[in-house]
Amino acid sequence: MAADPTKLEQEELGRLRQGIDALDDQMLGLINERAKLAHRIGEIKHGNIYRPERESQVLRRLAEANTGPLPEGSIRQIFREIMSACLALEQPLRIAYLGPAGTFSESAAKKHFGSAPALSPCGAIDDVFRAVESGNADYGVVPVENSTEGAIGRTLDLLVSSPLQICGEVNLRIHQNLLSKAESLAGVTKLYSHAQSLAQCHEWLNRNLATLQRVPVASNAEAARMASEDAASCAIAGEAAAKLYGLNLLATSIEDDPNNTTRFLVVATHDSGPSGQDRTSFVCSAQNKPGAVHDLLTPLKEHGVSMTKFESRPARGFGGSRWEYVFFIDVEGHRSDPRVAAALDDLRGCVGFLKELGSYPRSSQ
Ligand SMILES: O=C(O)C(=O)C[C@]1(C(=O)O)C=C[C@@H](O)C=C1
Repeated sequence: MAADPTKLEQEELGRLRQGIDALDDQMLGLINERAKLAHRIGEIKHGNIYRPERESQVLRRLAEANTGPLPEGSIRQIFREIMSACLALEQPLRIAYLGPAGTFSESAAKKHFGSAPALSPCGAIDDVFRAVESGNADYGVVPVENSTEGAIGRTLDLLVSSPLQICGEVNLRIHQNLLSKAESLAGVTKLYSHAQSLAQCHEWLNRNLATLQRVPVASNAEAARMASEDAASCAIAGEAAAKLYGLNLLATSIEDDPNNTTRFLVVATHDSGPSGQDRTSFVCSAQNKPGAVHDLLTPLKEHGVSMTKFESRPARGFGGSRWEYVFFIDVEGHRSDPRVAAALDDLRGCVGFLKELGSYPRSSQ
C-alpha cells in the first residue's frame, strides 16, 4: 500500500487542487464564451450549421499547436467533444450507423461527431443509406475497408447506386478483446464473434484457444450480448461492447495484425467544402480494350494528382456484363482544386461512366 502523504505534502496537495479549481473556472468561462461565438456563427449561417471542413481545420490547428504533455490524441478528443457540444446547441444531429449498439461503427461515429448527436443503430448497411436518403438521419456512418480483410463490397455498391455523397472518413484502430461474464476461461466452451473478427484473431486463437468451439454471429456486439447471457461462453468484440454488456476483459488486443484498422465513411446529402487537406472519391468504368486501365491513370499523372486508392469491383450489379469492372479511385485534393477538377474533366471525356462520390477532409490517422 502507498504511504500516507506527509504534512508538507498534504499542504502542497491543497495548493495544487486550488490551482486546478482556478484553472477549471477559467476553462468553464472560456468554453461557454466559445459556445456563444459558435452560436452567433450559427445565426449568420442559417440552415445547415455542421461544417466538416472547419472542424477538421480546428482539430488540425490545435494538434499542431500542442506542446504537451497531453498527447495529440487527447487534445483532439477534448476539442472534438467541445465542438460536438457547441454544435448541439444549434443543430442536434441524428446519425445512423451500422449497429447494433456497441459495434466499431458506433465507436467510429462517436470518434467523428463526439457524443452529443443522437445515434441510431441500423440492422444493415442498406438501412444506413436509406435512413439518410429518407431524411430520418442527417448523416450515416458505414465501414468501407479493413486493413486485414479488404473492401466492404456492399458499401461500394451502394455508393454507386445512391444519390448520397461522402462528406467524411474515419480511420479506427480495431482492437479485439476476449470478453466473458466469467472471470476466467476455466468453464468456457464456446466463442462467439463476427466471422471477420474470428479471421482477424485466427493465429492468436490457434495459439491460445485451439480447442474452443468458434461460432460466427451477425456482429461483434451481438456476440457480446450472447456471451453476457451465458457464463460458459465468451466473445471477441471491442471495448465498447464489453462496457455495454458488463463483460470482463479476459485478454486485450488479440488481433493478429497490430495495425488492424478499419476505414469508415460518413455519407450525407452533400459532400464537404475544402479544408486544405482533402480527398476526393469517384467511381468509373473502363472500356473493354487493351490499355483501358492505363488510360484511366493518365489524366491523374498529367495533372499531378496523387492516387491513394484503386479498387476494382465487378460491374454486374450496375448493368455491366460478366468480367466487366468498375474502378473506385481516391485521389488527394478537393474536387474544387484546379488540378483535381482538370483531371476529372479529362477522365470524363475518356470513360463511359464516371460518378463523383464526394470530397472530404482526410482522416488525421
Ligand atoms: O465555424 C463554424 O462554422 C461553426 O459553426 C463553429 C463550429 C465550432 O464549434 O468550432 C461548430 C460547428 C461546425 O461544424 C464547425 C465549427
